[in-house]
Amino acid sequence: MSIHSINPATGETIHSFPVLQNHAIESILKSAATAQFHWKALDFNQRSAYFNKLAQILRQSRDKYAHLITEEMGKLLKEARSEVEKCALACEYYAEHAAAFLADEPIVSDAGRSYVSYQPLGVVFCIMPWNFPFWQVLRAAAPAMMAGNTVVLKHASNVPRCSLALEAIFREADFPENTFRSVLITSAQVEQVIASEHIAAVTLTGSKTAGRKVAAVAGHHLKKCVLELGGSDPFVILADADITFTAKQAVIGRFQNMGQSCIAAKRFIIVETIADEFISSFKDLVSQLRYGDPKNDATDIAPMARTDLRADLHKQVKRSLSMGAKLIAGGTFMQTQGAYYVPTILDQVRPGMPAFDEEMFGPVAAFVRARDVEDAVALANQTQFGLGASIWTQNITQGETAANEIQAGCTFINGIVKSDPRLPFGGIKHSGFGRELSYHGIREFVNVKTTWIK
Ligand SMILES: O=CCCCC(=O)O
Repeated sequence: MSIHSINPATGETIHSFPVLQNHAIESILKSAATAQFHWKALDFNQRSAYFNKLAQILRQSRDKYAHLITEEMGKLLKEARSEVEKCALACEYYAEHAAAFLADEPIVSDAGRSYVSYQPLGVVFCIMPWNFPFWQVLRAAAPAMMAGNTVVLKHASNVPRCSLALEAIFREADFPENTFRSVLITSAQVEQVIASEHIAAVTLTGSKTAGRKVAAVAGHHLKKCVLELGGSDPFVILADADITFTAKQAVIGRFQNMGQSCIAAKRFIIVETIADEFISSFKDLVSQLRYGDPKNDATDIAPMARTDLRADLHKQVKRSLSMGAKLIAGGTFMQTQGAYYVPTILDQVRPGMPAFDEEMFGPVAAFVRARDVEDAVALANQTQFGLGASIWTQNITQGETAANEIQAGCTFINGIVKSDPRLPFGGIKHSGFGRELSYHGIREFVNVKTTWIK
């Protein structure tokens, strides 16, 4: 069996890689476990030096990695460059703060002295998606490794070259051998890895379906897991929102990364009184987006990552239309080679339609009309997901009250939802559990250990 790297802008197969045999996987896991034994013995300063070097390499070779990302999953080169820079920032952030985040904490109890310390768990198995093929990996690996764990990566099958490049960057930064390993394996081989005695814990960013399977296997083997799954983030536009500013942000929130992000704005819930004016501004802005070669900095519309994903998205659009949604723009494949989809706007979307109930992982904006702020919040919460949400209003008090009512891992007021190494990231409901980033993220894969001394 092979894993293929296919350029979504052209359909060309760039490279094929053999899938690892089961015995080869086991030997890599064993090496990662042996490496962890030495890695955990280093102090924070030593581990920080490695991550600062990694950040330096990422910055120095930013364009090389950005090209690789664009060739393999199609995103705009300018977005790929920012992704690589953000990875460098996350590495530096944990290099600087890990020691403080994991310092021993004295606790007053009936002991003469008692305290909590944070010890690494072992090898963390990271199952990562293709949509931010560098960022997702490093935001999981940097905290886990700064805490003293080692990492084995199973990347998405459409980004094998990114996966191997990441392993090579760790080597180039002179990390001790086997502290970060990438395995080119199929989803069917994931169970074997989770079950291995060499794996201590699992972190997955992926679909709800993958989350269920991984959690079941991890649960069976009694291993800690963190799940960062899908989302159908509401972008709630209240009657007093600044229409010009908000419409621009809405276009970015929906179409960046070609809408292929768990935290992309997906359901635009808008108070009826301003809906027509807002949708018309939004449509104008969307009509100005130019499609083309993702490597060209003048391009706004890149291909989606795979043609099968585009076909799935199109089915969701067609089903929503057949249930009464109104097509304002798009709704078709682009008549060109590559996995391009015309930026699409749907109005009159309601609960019960795929565009409301399901995650729309692509360039489709679904407008949902609400009577007032209470109705808007109720609609925002009428979803299986709970990852992010944004609220747009000139009345911050009203915005904060609404934000408090929204069931999500984060709410942004007058800003699009984004991740930041300093802030915890993760969801509730079917968006998963556990947190990445910030000091919450680094404490996911540690043994919170109590010491009690008479
Ligand atoms: O699919 C999840 C995307 C997360 C993107 C980010 O962290 O900015």
